[in-house]
Amino acid sequence: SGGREAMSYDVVVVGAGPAGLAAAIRLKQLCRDADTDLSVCVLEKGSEVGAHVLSGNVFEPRALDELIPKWRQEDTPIRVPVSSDKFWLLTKNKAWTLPSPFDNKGNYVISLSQMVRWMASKAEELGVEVYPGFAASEILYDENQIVTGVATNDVGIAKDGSKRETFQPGVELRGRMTLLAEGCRGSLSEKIIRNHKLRESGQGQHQTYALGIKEVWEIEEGKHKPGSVIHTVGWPLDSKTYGGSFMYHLDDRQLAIGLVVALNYQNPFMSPYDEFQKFKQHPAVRTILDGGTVLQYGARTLNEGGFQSIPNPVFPGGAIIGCSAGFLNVPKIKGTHTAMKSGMLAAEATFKTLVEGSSMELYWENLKKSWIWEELYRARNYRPAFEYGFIPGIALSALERYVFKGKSPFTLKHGIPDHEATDMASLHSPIQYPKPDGQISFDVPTSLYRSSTNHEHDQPPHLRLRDPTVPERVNLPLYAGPESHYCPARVYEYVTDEKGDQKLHINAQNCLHCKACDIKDPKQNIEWTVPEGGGGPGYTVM
Ligand SMILES: Cc1cc2nc3c(=O)[nH]c(=O)nc-3n(C[C@H](O)[C@H](O)[C@H](O)COP(=O)(O)OP(=O)(O)OC[C@H]3O[C@@H](n4cnc5c(N)ncnc54)[C@H](O)[C@@H]3O)c2cc1C
Ligand code: SF4
Repeated sequence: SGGREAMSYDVVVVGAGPAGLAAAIRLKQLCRDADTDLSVCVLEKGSEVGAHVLSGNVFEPRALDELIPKWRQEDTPIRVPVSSDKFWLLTKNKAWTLPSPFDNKGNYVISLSQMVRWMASKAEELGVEVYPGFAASEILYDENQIVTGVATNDVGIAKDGSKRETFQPGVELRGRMTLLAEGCRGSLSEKIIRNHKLRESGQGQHQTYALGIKEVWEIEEGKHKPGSVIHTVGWPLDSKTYGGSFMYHLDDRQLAIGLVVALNYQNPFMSPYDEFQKFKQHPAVRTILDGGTVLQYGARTLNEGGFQSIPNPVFPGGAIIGCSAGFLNVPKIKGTHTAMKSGMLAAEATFKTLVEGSSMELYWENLKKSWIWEELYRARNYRPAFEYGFIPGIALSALERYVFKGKSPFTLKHGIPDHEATDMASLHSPIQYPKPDGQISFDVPTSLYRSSTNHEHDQPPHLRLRDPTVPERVNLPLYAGPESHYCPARVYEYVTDEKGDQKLHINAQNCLHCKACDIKDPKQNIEWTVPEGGGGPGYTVM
């Protein structure tokens, strides 16, 4: 394979998120207990662990209690217990308090980006090799089509394909077992799911998604209430669009604020970024932010498919863990605890397979017996109920919660896949979003600066068009170029060329790795692939 250097491990983990790190830690614990050893490495495409991790985050410690029972006695970034839980229905100028459907007693407000850094240090203490700046771009197979690891792409290739001075060939990381922990819409995971037909052999339905846009603010002392949790629904989203906001108070006067918009929205003119800017101008929200400053900006997709969309997570040579498989609990808006637990279950099966000659089917079997399965089963009808609109959705989900308690005799199906849900532009009119005021709402360049996103400019494009004529032939004339509206980094821009024709220009170096384009493009014409390792956002408090 092109004279690439190869390194061999017992277990190769792709992605240093909560799933990948929990798996690595659990593996080393099992080795320690059995007085044996397995070599484990974790690859991370971010320049540092946590640099690409963006979440809410209200953390449910159930999985961590199982993984590191004494974590409360350590110095961890999990230090702000939830102190209050509010739920608002927003209309344009008012906030109506509703009973909170959440039960966050015993949970914590954290920065997940910081938590994974701590987890990585725990993993390293146990002997795990963690490699930030390594982006896995290729799956390695043996002659029997069994996965034998991954490879990183060559670094230092120019846009035109020639080698730059900085050229370095990719590296092969061979593993007796490969665990894919790439998070929501993993680029290698999606390939594996397709090639091995893992959706068909799992729960059967397609995955559905939402896009979360987030900022961390430093707000005025008097307005800051550590542990305070607020969720909102309603304005500014239209009643056909599923979504809502979150405001979580951390410590040090920090406030995590974000808007989550389901990607099966219909209006191609909709811009989740601008909806978020609008949301912050709501009188009830603005008063919290006034006088504060933004520390960081970012965006990331999350799964909403839940139980119906769980794929068979086992393939020959490895398994998929965390949000790459999709274990997020939608009514809780939490996927960290389930991502960790799935990593732990896969680690236990990996250990049994490599040391005792068992098989990875054990992971799939134990997953079905675990609390992840039970949680997601109970929650299964919540999100699809909103296919019938906001009010029926609220009614049905309340019925599920208070009457059936997850035991209803039916399982609702998801609607059409997100990319098919986009309407033709002719059915809608363009949306005029208010101009940012530079105090509460900001333009994209200002926000991008706060995401610290950066890519080597001279490299082959990591956003690939399967058919380069589709943007000008289909996306622009029929759908008003939705990628120029939904991308939270304005990577996609239609610009007029010398001939007066509108052409798609891709500013790939601004990409936030949110994966929305890979999901929402109407013709699924955009493929998100990993750029050179280390490129992308530089989150520290997300
Ligand atoms: C806006 C928002 C709010 C949320 N709020 C909450 C909440 O309040 N509570 C909660 O519990 N959950 C919440 N979640 C969900 C939670 O963030 C996820 O469930 C969780 O992060 C999933 O963990 P993971 O390890 O599977 O993936 P991730 O956390 O996404 O980590 C994946 C890692 O793999 C790396 N990676 C990906 N591909 C490659 C590759 N090919 N090569 C090398 N590295 C790679 C990524 O850079 C990343 O570091 C929220 C999510 C979002 C987007
Ligand atoms: S280019 Fe795609 S992955 Fe990158 S920020 Fe835009 S929508 Fe997200």
